[in-house]
Amino acid sequence: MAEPLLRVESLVKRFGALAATDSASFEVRAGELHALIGPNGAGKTTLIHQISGALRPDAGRIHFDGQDLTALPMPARVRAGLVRSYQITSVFQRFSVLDNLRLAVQARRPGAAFWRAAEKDTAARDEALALLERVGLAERAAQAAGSLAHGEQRQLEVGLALAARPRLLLLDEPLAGMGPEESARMVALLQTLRRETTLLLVEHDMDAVFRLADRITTLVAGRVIVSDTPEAIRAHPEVLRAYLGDELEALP
Ligand SMILES: Nc1ncnc2c1ncn2[C@@H]1O[C@H](COP(=O)(O)OP(=O)(O)OP(=O)(O)O)[C@@H](O)[C@H]1O
Repeated sequence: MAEPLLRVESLVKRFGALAATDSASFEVRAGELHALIGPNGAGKTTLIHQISGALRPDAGRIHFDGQDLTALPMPARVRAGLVRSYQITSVFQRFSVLDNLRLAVQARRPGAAFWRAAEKDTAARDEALALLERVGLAERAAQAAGSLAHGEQRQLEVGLALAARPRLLLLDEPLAGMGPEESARMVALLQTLRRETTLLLVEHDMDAVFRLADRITTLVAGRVIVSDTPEAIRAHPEVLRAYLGDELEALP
């Protein structure tokens, strides 16, 4: 089989006596939508932080596209194509939606355009307009980012991440706090994105996870129990016992 796009190998992260990541290993294949699930406190966010470069593991390795990224800082990982979509903090609230995206496009190519008046950077503007369309915010272009509804802010965050041209996009709970309509819009956006880029998703909404994911990795107490297809995960005795028993009963 081809080398996976991301290979996490025996990763360990301790907080005092707690092993938040306990020798975790899993792989994300190129082109798949891979979901990371597990109960509260299982270590999903800690694992995503180590993959994005926000946290340094105590042991283990992270390989991306055949390259060992374990010691590389976040900007170098972003340049390699490993990009995390951030929550609200990365959005400039007072800037328009279009300007947020244009700045993100310009930030991808430092030196090339920052010296130029932003209004004259038509290539960045055109790319930002295309991103607006992709994330479904074309009608919000001129609006201040801070005035967007919660779900639209999350769409904008995905747009900001896409500006970096990811080969693997990490999404931490993209559906968190959304109502049914906002959720449906984000799920539709993820369905579009999966055709263009590989996705690694942490998500508590099991209905969405089981509809979207090609493969699922289940984490319990920092340990990977299994990585497999949704069908196999549904039937896995240890996963059912540790986490999914009640959640899956409710699914269609
Ligand atoms: N900076 C930290 N210092 C100490 N303990 C931490 C730190 N970050 C996380 N933890 C602990 O590590 C464990 C894993 O936390 P983490 O947030 O990664 O879990 P999670 O699976 O993302 O949880 P949730 O689904 O609730 O978001 C938890 O017990 C948490 O309390």
